[in-house]
Amino acid sequence: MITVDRLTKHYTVPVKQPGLRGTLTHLLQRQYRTITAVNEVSFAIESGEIVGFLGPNGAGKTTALKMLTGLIHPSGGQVQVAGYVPFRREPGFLRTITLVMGQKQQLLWDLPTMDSLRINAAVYGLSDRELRQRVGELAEMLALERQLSQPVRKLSLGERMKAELLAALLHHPKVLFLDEPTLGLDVNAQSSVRDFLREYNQHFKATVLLTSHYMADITALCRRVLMIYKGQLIYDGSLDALLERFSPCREVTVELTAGYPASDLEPYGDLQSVDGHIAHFIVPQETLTQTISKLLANFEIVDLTVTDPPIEDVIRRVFEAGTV
Ligand SMILES: Nc1ncnc2c1ncn2[C@@H]1O[C@H](COP(=O)(O)OP(=O)(O)OP(=O)(O)O)[C@@H](O)[C@H]1O
Repeated sequence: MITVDRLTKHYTVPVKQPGLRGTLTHLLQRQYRTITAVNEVSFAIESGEIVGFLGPNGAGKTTALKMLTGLIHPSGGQVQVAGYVPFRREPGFLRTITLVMGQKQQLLWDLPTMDSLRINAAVYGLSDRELRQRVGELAEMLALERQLSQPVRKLSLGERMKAELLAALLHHPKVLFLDEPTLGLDVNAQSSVRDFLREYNQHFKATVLLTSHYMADITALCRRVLMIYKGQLIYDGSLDALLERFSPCREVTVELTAGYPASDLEPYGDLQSVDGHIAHFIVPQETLTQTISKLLANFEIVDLTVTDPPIEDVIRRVFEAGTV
């Protein structure tokens, strides 16, 4: 559904030295520098996949999404979406895709959502019957029926994002490009947007490329992730494999029947804390089974849990390394 081959985007930006002298020099003799925002990125996405697009701020995600949706022209490489070349912006292409940006809105602020939906229906040539049927279906999936007659400015942030999604999906696009669709939402609203996206993907067999700084969005929706760093694709594969590779340790928490001095527990792993009968260890993945067996053999244990380090920590570690 999406094929990207050595996609590249250079931006040329003027360089100006500070101060009056810099301004005068800049007026007389402009200097420019080139920023390579996306550098020879290649990947392919199958129909119906939901793929997470990860990268630190400024990595090139939005630039890549803009090229995939035809908003900007690539400086090099090829891109095809559903058989279309995006920058030609053909009507068939525009009917196939949608782009949702969490920080931008398309709904008209003072009008009821329903009025903006009527405008979108006219743009996409939907009949009244299609409009009613699609709005009914999507509003039910989003639990947004009551809010459609309210002016957009009166909606909560979560309701507004849902209304934005409804407007963006009214033409039943097959390919969704979502740039931070849960930005600024509270955890409940984030989770209902995620549930909706999952349902839409299953119901319409849609292909989704999603950027989000909230790892909960990525873990809930994406089995596969692309990771971009300084414009280059540094990972394309399963999220689980990435986490496995970058989280070689587990946190082990044991509840013992009695309190023990730290010196008795230290030989079993990197002892983080002892709080009454509860001890926390960090244990390397490769010695996990061995450590657990030894703890069970040498102590009377009420409870034992093994947890992964928080996913945000793992992803931060990958970004810091800049390579996978
Ligand atoms: N129109 C532009 N002109 C010049 N430079 C730009 C332009 N748009 C983006 N850039 C630069 O290109 C690089 C990539 O930016 P981009 O917005 O694609 O990153 P991003 O991964 O989406 O970041 P974020 O997570 O912060 O949204 C950055 O260095 C940015 O400053």
